[in-house]
Amino acid sequence: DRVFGPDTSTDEVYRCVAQPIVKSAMNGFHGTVFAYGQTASGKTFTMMGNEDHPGLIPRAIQEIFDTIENTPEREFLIRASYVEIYNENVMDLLGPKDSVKKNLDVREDKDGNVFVNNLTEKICNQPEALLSHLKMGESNRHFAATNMNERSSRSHCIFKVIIESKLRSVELDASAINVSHLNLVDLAGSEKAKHTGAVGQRLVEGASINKSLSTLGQVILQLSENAKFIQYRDSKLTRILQNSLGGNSKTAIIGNVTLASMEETLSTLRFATSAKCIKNQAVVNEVISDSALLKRYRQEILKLEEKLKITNEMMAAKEQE
Ligand SMILES: Nc1ncnc2c1ncn2[C@@H]1O[C@H](COP(=O)(O)OP(=O)(O)OP(=O)(O)O)[C@@H](O)[C@H]1O
Repeated sequence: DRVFGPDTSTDEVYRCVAQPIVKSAMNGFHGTVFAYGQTASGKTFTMMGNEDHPGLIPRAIQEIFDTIENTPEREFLIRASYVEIYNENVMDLLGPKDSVKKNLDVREDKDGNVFVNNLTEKICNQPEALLSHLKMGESNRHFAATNMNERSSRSHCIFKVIIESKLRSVELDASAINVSHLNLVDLAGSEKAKHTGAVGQRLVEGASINKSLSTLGQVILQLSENAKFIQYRDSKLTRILQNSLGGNSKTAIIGNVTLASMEETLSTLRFATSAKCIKNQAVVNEVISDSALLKRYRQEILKLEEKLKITNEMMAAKEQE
């Protein structure tokens, strides 16, 4: 919808692209922001940034907790997961460091929601906690060298924040809980293998990366043409992002381009042009069942309070004897 020049600050990109989606996610809409482009075009710089220039993800994290502070009438529960898709394997970046869970299954629940099975989710009540999980996940990521970018990331990463909230004034059983997912995605470089001089293991990685990315390209094209069949199931990336791409989600795609290759720039712009034609149908996601964690936690607290009451009564009776 718009072009950002070389002098644009990440802050401006955040305010134009990501902030409206983060704000909507705090109000119950699913949201997704992802960066697409060739290696060394600035995807990681845009999404993660560095100490001096925080990227969209750390800014979104800050916004989430600022919103919580400024919305005293609602109770929030925030949790996060972080997966890496590497050679079509889905890995859990937030599990214990010495035993990173690999090859996780992607499944669908009875309501048609796609999820990664057995994935670690961390509950966070401060921005620092969420940021430290992000950093921990980052240190588990695969980085390898190619000719185009020494610290080139060869994998797709999805940092997901799940936001649950309810009005404090309404009894838990009577009120619906908003449950929204905010996906912040850093894709692997979209360049073709011939440019990177990839051989051996690097070439295998290239093939897998390109499988996910070429499926992503196909899916975007099919959605933009209102095709009857969309091939989400052909790659892990499109399967996990199914809802974000053609469903109930507010989604922004950032196409990063560089002067390094006219051909790749053109291909990124074609991808973005198709993506612009897609119309998603986003709605507020209210849950009244027990699937919301807030509800299960509240029930747990009630049970524990009841147990504590009984124990206290028993102790008081003993003291009287
Ligand atoms: N807007 C920017 N301002 C300053 N430096 C930038 C900017 N964008 C990218 N860079 C720098 O350019 C280099 C490549 O960027 P980055 O690693 O973000 O690319 P990438 O698209 O994520 O690459 P890959 O696909 O290999 O992960 C990095 O050293 C990064 O710090």
